This record gives sequence, structure tokens and C-alpha cells, in this order.
Amino acid sequence: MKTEEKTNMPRIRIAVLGKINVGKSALTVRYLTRRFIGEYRSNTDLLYRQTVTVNNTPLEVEIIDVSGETRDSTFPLEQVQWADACVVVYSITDKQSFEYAMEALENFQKLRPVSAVPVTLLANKADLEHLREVEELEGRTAAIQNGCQFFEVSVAENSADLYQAFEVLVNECRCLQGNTNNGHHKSRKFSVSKMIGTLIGSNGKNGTISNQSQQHTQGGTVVVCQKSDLHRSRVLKRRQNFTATASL
Ligand SMILES: Nc1nc2c(ncn2[C@@H]2O[C@H](COP(=O)(O)OP(=O)(O)OP(=O)(O)O)[C@@H](O)[C@H]2O)c(=O)[nH]1
Repeated sequence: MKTEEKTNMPRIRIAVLGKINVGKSALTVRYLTRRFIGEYRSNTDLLYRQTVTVNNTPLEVEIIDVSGETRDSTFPLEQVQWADACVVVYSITDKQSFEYAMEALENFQKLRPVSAVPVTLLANKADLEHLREVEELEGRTAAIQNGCQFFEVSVAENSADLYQAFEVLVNECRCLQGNTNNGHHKSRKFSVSKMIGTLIGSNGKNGTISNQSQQHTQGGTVVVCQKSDLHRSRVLKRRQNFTATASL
């Protein structure tokens, strides 16, 4: 089965991380397919790949959904090193998930400037107001202090802001890529070990993700992703510059 692709299309890699059960998988699937998957158990990282059109430009978006189960409280360094941008998710109903997110933001600060990836802090489950343990202001303040974007959303209720969160990140990445590559995207290979599913949203139509965000997707893939797969891609290149400051 073909698991590697060469394309000249601009590519954006996003890592979605956060404590267990905060809605990382639901968020990723919602962004890419507009669907909400209520129960989505996974004890391994998953890599989603999909073509998304943003501002009339087709982009290959790869999102690694970092499983909360495979790590205890460890910062997923390899996945972050692989990514162009990161979404740190917590649930407004789970104070511990907020604390985990704060630790993650601290770790991002330690990694700068060697790995200055754009980061968005995303507070999920805003529909569960009656169970709220984290005030919106706490999240917003933390985001300001850490120089990142902040959105409070409900993936279950399909908040428009969740699309905006990704769109802002993608645009930021495009700007950075424009600066570093002089406008020319460097095509990179990515290998995966095992295909577990294909064609998200392949119902015969190229599903429109969001009217609000003017963004479109085409059928995509989802694969199990092992850390060793990330090692084979750009991680090893970055690691050489990385070890000096990565005291996590
Ligand atoms: N009420 C509500 N429930 C949500 C929302 N987003 C996700 N959930 C639920 O939260 C639970 C966990 O969602 P997942 O997407 O599996 O969470 P995860 O962070 O990927 O979990 P792990 O992969 O185990 O780390 C599921 O039961 C979802 O249906 C939301 O916005 N509102």
C-alpha cells in the first residue's frame, strides 16, 4: 500500500496535544470532516492527512492527534518537533487538563527560539457551562502571557471559532514558510507504518468544511503514527539544533 506521497502542494503539519479526554480527536475530525464523533477511543497517535483549500490555495494539511493515553504527563517532544504548528487543548470542565496545558505552554517557551512554532491554546467543551472548572479569563490570560492565540469552543456544538483557530494557525505557518522558503515549498517525505482507515468524508462529494471559514476539504486519510515514523521525517534534521535547549 502506498503510504508515501510526493507533492508540490504546500504542506502544513499540526500537532494537537492535551490531556486525555479533552476532545483532541473530536476536534481534529470535526475540523477535517465537520462531523462530530461522540466516542472515539484511541490509545495511539493518529496522523490525518487531507487537502484543504484556504483562501483559494490548496494545502496538504497533516494533523497528528497525540494520544493522551500513551503519555502520562510527558511532553510529546518528537511530535512537536515534527510539527509546523501546535494546538494545545484543554477542557473547561477539567482543571487538571488546564494545568497540563499550562505545562505544555511552559515547555514551548523553553524550546524557543530554536523551535518557534506557532501555538494556539484551545479551551474545549464550552457547551458544558454547568461543569465549568476553568474560567475563560484564565485561558485568555495564559495565552497572552505565552504569546499564543486563544479560542474557547465547543466541538460538540460545532463552534465557528474552531475553524478559525485552525485557519489562523495555517495562515501563520504559510507566512513563516514564505519567509523561510522564499515562497517555494520544500516537499518532504513522510512514512507511516500501517494504514487503518481511508478517505475521511469520501461520500462522493468533496465536503465543504465551513461556510464561515471559506475552507474546503477533499477526501483524506488517517493512519496510525509511530514515533519512529516521525524520526524518519524532518525530526532528525531539527534534532541536531535542538538538544542544546531541550531540557524538558
Ligand atoms: N460535551 C462535549 N463533549 C465533548 C466535546 N468534545 C469532545 N467531547 C467528548 O469528550 C470525550 C473525549 O473526546 P476525545 O476526542 O476522544 O478526546 P481525546 O482528547 O482525543 O482523548 P484521548 O485520545 O484519549 O487522549 C468524548 O466522549 C467526546 O464525545 C465537546 O465540545 N463537548
